[in-house]
Amino acid sequence: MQPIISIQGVGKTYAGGFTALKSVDLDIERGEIFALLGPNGAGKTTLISIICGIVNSSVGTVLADGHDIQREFRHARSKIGLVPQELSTDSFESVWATVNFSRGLFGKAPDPAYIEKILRQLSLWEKRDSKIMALSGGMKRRVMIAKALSHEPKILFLDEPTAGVDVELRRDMWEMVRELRENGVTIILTTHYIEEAEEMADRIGVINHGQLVLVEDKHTLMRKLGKKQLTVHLQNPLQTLPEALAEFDLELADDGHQLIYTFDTQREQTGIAELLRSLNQQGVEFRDLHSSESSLEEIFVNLVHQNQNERLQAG
Ligand SMILES: Nc1ncnc2c1ncn2[C@@H]1O[C@H](COP(=O)(O)OP(=O)(O)OP(=O)(O)O)[C@@H](O)[C@H]1O
Repeated sequence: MQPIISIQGVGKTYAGGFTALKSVDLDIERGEIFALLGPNGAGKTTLISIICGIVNSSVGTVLADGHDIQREFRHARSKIGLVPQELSTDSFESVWATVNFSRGLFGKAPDPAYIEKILRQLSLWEKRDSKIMALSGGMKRRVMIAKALSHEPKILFLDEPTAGVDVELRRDMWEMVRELRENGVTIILTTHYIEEAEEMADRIGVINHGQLVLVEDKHTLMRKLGKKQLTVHLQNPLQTLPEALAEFDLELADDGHQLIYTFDTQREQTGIAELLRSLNQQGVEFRDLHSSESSLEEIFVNLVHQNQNERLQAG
C-alpha cells in the first residue's frame, strides 16, 4: 500500500543561512504511530512544519496521502491535523464554538454529531460551554487536539504532546492516542521523553543536527542496540577480577560485592552458562542473579553520542 506520507530529499536552509534539515527521506505507513526523537534544536519542528505546509522546504518533496504539500496544499493539508507545541487559542470562546470553527476553516460542512463524538472521546463534553480561558492546562491541551481532529484528518501530528503535563494526563493522552489509531488515524509525534516513545510508538526515528540518523521498528531497535546485563551478587567480595575470567566482559561493582556481566542479546549464546561454570571453577560463590535490559533512553544517548563523534571525526 502507498505510504500515507512520503518525504523525499527534504532539506531546509532558513533565511539567515542556517541549515536545519539535510536531505530527509522517510515514509510513514498508514495506521502507525511514529515517534520522532531528538535533542533540542535537532530539526523535529522544522520537519513537521514542512510536512504540514507551514514552512516551505528548500529542496525535496512531501506527499500527504498522495498530494504534494506545496503544489496541492489545500488537498494535502485537509488530510492533516496538527497539535502544535504552543497552546494558543481564542480564550473568550467556548470549547464548542472553537472546535466547530476550526472545522469550518477547512471548508467542511458542520457536523455536530462528529464534534460531539470527539469532545466525548477527549472527556471535554461536560466542558463544551466553558470558555477556554477557564480551563486547566491539561483541558486546554485536549481542546487543541479536538481542534486538530475537527476536520476528520487521516494524519495527526502531535508536537511534544505531553511537555509540561502531569503524569496522569500523560497516561490519558497515551490512551487517547491509541484509541485514535484504532479509529484509523496515523499518528506522528515528537518527543523528548524516551518513555513516551517506548510506551507508544510502533516505529522510531531519531533526528540529530538535521539528519535522520535512524529509523527502526521499536522492538527491532531495542533488540539490535539493546545490551543486557547480568548482575551477580557475590557471597564474598572480590578485590580484583580473577585472571581466568578475563575473557568475559565483566566489571566489579559495589565494592567488589557485585560482578556485572554485559552481553549482546543478538548473539546466539549469551555466555551466561560459561560464566557461571567459570565462577564455580574459581570458587567464586554467589547468592543472587539479576538481569536487566538497556532502555530506549540509553540507546538514544548512545546513538546521539555516536553521531556526534562521527561528526567530529569527519571534521
Ligand atoms: N525561522 C527560523 N529561522 C532560523 N533558524 C531557525 C528557524 N526555526 C528554527 N530554526 C533553527 O533550526 C534548528 C532546528 O529547530 P527546530 O525547532 O526544528 O528543532 P526541534 O528539534 O524541534 O527542537 P526542540 O526540541 O527544541 O523543539 C534550530 O537550531 C533552530 O534554532
